[in-house]
Amino acid sequence: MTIKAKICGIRDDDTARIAIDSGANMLGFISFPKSPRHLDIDQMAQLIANATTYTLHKGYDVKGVSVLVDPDDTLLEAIVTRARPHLIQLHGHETLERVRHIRDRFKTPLIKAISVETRADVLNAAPYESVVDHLLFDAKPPKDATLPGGVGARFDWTLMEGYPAKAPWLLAGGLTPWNVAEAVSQAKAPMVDVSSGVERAPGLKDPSLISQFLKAVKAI
Ligand SMILES: O=C(O)c1ccccc1NCC(=O)[C@H](O)[C@H](O)COP(=O)(O)O
Repeated sequence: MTIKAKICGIRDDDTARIAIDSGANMLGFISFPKSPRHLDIDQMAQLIANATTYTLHKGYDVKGVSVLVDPDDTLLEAIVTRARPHLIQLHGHETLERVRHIRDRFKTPLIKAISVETRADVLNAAPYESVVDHLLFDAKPPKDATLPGGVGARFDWTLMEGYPAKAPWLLAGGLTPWNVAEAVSQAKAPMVDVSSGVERAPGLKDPSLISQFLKAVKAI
């Protein structure tokens, strides 16, 4: 089984290259000022441009993803025109109507993050499948969390059992090099996403953990 992987919260070119060379399929770049992984638009644009050039040079197919939280149209316009991501990940409380508007106006493939605590959270995501390219099922963050993602929280992976997917989807939340095989096996996930599980401190990626994570994914 070939499982695809997204490494989220990339903040520098060296880390992007390590992820690309280790077999990542997507790289996530975050715009959310409260996050230790936050990038301004110029930083994000430069990182995505450099990663894209490197990817083409190496002959790989790796997508750059801008991760945004309840973005307004002004931010989206700036991201789409300046950072030029392959995909945009919506990681806030965007409604179905809002996601449809973003799809129609900005014409960039979308990933919608869904916060999961119960089976109902998983099933209620179905209407989004017709307006996005991927869903990303992530753990609902703890009540006192200051971030909507990237907090290392995991949910009960068996909640995904028998999920009747009509769109490609990613499993996220608390994944590590040591639990990703078990997570994929329980959730039957076709793609995985990780951030804090490949860091040595919040916002500080660990190259060795990135390659261990991607090795563990390849071995599934
Ligand atoms: O990672 C962040 O700082 C972040 C901030 C705001 C919105 C989303 C964010 N991360 C989104 C991701 O895709 C993470 O990879 C996902 O939540 C899993 O994180 P982790 O549990 O740390 O692996």
